[in-house]
Amino acid sequence: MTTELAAPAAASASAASSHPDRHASRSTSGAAAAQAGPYAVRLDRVSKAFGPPGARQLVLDDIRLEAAPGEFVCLLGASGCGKSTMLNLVAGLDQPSSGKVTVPHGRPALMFQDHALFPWLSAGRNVELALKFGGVPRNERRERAQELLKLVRLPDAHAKRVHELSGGMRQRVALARALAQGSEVLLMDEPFAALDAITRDLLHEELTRVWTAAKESGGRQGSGGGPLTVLFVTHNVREAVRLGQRVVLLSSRPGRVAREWDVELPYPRRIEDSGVTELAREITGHLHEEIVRHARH
Ligand SMILES: Nc1ncnc2c1ncn2[C@@H]1O[C@H](COP(=O)(O)OP(=O)(O)OP(=O)(O)O)[C@@H](O)[C@H]1O
Repeated sequence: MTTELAAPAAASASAASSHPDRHASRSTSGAAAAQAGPYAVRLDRVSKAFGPPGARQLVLDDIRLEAAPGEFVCLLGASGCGKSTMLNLVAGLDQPSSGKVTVPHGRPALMFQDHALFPWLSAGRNVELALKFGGVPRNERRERAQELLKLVRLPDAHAKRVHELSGGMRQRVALARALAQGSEVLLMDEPFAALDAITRDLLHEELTRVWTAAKESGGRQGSGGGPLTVLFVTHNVREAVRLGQRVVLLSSRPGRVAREWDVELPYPRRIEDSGVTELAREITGHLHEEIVRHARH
């Protein structure tokens, strides 16, 4: 990934304050303010089109977005608006048609709705494999894997096979494996969408705890690097408000940054908190507008 600086990006990357009542919402269409300072991810005027010449489909158009180191950003949008395409570009799995994606501190880790664990390996071995690819010496891998499994509250799962684990436990192992990659950026594409509401709620708590712990310890547990920046894609507005310091709403056809909100609610948050409910209602209104607009096209 390039480390070069291009023209200033538009989206802001602000840290959440602890004020519970105010959420700065801003429309980001047009030329928004340039963001100074370091970033963990930057999309600068990124567009992506698919299809053969003459039948090109513009999926993402002029995306300008930055995430600050250690920031938790949630991406929301109607189905098919290009959220996964955007994550793929940040992951380096695909290239933009124009514009530039910059991730200064190396390749991000990925986590999907499907845990994608290797079923023939134990939970611990799945994590160890990621450590191996990350260059961790063989004699350190078992202990590091055990630390990471403890971090996701699965201290006794090392020898367990994937089929012995519940859906929530599998996603915890998948999170441990993603963290094992030692990346400073974690890309999450609807990682909890297939879970029941109670398990999802628990996983929200775990993810917030892991992310906060990485911030407070000055680096990611199990890796010793910088703070963990999270880009989290979801359809679920409450999930986005519960987790994110910032919620970014994408429009559809083509996907553009339509609006964003700084979520100024203190952590830890609960899904039923009145502040979460209130902001989720506001964002849902805007999401519905986007869905209606999308349906008209
Ligand atoms: N490799 C590809 N080739 C052609 N079209 C693609 C490709 N990848 C994505 N698309 C198209 O780009 C559009 C956006 O897809 P994408 O999966 O990014 O949306 P999304 O917002 O993540 O959707 P969902 O929320 O339903 O998962 C869709 O119309 C999809 O068909």
